[in-house]
Amino acid sequence: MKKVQVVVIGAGVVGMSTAVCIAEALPFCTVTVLAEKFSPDTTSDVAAGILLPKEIQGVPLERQQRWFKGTFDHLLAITESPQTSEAGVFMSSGYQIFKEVPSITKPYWADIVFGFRIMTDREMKRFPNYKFGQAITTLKCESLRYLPWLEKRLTKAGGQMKREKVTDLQQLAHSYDVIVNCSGLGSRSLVGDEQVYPVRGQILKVHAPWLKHFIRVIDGNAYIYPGIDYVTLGGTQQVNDWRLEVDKDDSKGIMERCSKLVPALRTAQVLGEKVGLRPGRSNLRLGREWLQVQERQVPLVHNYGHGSWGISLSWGSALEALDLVRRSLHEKPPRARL
Ligand SMILES: Cc1cc2nc3c(=O)[nH]c(=O)nc-3n(C[C@H](O)[C@H](O)[C@H](O)COP(=O)(O)OP(=O)(O)OC[C@H]3O[C@@H](n4cnc5c(N)ncnc54)[C@H](O)[C@@H]3O)c2cc1C
Ligand SMILES: O=C([O-])CC(=O)C(=O)O
Repeated sequence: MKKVQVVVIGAGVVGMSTAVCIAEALPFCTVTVLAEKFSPDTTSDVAAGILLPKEIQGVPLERQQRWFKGTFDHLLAITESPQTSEAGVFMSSGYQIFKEVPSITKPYWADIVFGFRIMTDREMKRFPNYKFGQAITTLKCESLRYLPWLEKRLTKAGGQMKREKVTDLQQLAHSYDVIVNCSGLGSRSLVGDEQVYPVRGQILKVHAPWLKHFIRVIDGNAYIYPGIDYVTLGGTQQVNDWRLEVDKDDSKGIMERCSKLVPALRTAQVLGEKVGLRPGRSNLRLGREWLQVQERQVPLVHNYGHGSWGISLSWGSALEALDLVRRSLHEKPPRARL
């Protein structure tokens, strides 16, 4: 029997997760990933990879919880397998601290991560400039390992990858039965979505193997995330800034802010500086439309605009995209129903 041809555009964490979900769940499909850039050159490769999202306005909390829990459970299972080191996924504990007490002191994911609690007064004494804090054990997923691991998993499930910049979806629809758009910031030009904008983020990678706990300052543009090979210090959130070059003043500012939290970082060796453009959008786009291609209507599933939370929501949003693909194969397109 002829296989259903599915194309996924994008090889960041969202595209690769979506491709693997489809290839593994729907063996009667052949999945092809088309992308201009693959790991280690995507935005996802720059991410610290902590699972600690903020609430997205305008999206029901149950839906966000599903995305986060889907991702958390999938990655947690990896930490319990021998693959954990190769996949770059591990548990990570630390603090999230606030200058002012937030209006919501228990985030929507509090019961999904492990050991969520409000920090004690004694713990807060370590951070005299902050009024409130949360202690959390969550997961960290390092794309520089995780993406190549997903690529292998996709190949094992019969999928394939090709380097190609897509400019014309109509053209693509001649060769594929289903199109899945996971092109992140690229959706601005690919599907003309002007709601997508870059949020530039710069980080430093430093050698500080003695550091084991993360610290994230809410609304202070500072975070310290210990990882497998280095500690990530961040960050910046520069809206509508397309510069991919490292900005030395940004690096200085990051080091300044992080070493106020952990003074010993001041002498840590800097191993690298990286910049990524987050796919900003007021809420992420996860839905389906039908593309009219001559006499045919081809399902076009969108999964992009994850902003600062692409790793945190990757697998859960991929599962919802899979569901849309599956349903598209059974449902008749709207015009055909007439
Ligand atoms: C400094 C920094 C730190 C971050 N830290 C975290 C964190 O700790 N936790 C977290 O959850 N998130 C974090 N993020 C956010 C996270 O990186 C993004 O949300 C995530 O990478 C988005 O993934 P994506 O797959 O949608 O996009 P990308 O990784 O940008 O991938 C997009 C893909 O689409 C391809 N593409 C685009 N247009 C086309 C086209 N026309 N044709 C073919 N291919 C195309 C690209 O080549 C690429 O393969 C961070 C981001 C930054 C910048
Ligand atoms: O905010 C954080 O802790 C890390 C992150 O997601 C980002 O920089 O986008």
